Amino acid sequence: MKPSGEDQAAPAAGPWEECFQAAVQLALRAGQIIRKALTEEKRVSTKTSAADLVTETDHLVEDLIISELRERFPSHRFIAEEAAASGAKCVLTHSPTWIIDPIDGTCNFVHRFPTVAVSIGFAVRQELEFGVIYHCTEERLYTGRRGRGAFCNGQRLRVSGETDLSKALVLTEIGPKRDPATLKLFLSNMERLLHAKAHGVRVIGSSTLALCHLASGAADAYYQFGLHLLGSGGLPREAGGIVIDTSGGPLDLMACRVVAAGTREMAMLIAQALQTINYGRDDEK
Ligand SMILES: O=P([O-])([O-])O[C@@H]1[C@H](O)[C@H](O)[C@@H](O)[C@H](O)[C@H]1O
Ligand SMILES: [Mg+2]
Ligand SMILES: [Mg+2]
Repeated sequence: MKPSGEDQAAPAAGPWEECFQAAVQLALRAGQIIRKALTEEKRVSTKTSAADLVTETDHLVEDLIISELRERFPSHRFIAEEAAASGAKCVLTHSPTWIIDPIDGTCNFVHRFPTVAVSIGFAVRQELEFGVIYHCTEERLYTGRRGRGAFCNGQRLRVSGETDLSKALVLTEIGPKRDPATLKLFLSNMERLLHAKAHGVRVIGSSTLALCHLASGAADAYYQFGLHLLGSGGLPREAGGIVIDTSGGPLDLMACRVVAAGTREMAMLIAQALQTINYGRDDEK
């Protein structure tokens, strides 16, 4: 089924309906641009490490999304990945705030590996109100709205009910840091889960799409240190799951770390197994 705004199972319009519809239309437009650019030559630059990449398409898509949204919603605030990388402050206030990752999976995009997404999140009073994620190559539109469920191309999503780590498929992402101490901790975290007999630990190259797979029940848990702008973080919760901080406490959108799972038991087992990798906070950079 082709995605469109109309495909979403339509709950009664809420206060942020216009914003949600704008996000859907922009994610679809951005997705078309990214899909076309995927197979073309790219100008690639690095950011915080040799593996932290950005292309002209990241900038183009981010500028498009922000300029359109700013015109329609002039009083809203914006936190966007490439603006932040260029020094813009990431401050999440109580005001309506758009959280934009123009291409999540830029490294995949550079290599033409077709796991790339646009992520547009919207927070009010520091709570995620909705997330709109578009898997650009598979043309899957994922949406999660606070209290109204999560959907993929109009089909309701449900997380897995697994509570046993020895039966779990776990997703993680490497994060941008590649110094020896960080890599050692990353690998040792993975090793701990494998020693606990998890069925598998997968790295797909897009934190946003990892959250979508989790929300779909295609994986039982996801964790990561070093991710920014968790605009899609509400999706697993809307699919019946749980999203927490790696300490086991409540999710902190600016803390650059997360554990998400279909069940609280699974999330706590993962959180307890992990050693912290320190990436600082997005709002302190
Ligand atoms: O840079 P980007 O492609 O938007 O996002 C990155 C991807 O989600 C990657 O999988 C994850 O390991 C990094 O932590 C993210 O920064
Ligand atoms: Mg990105
Ligand atoms: Mg990203």
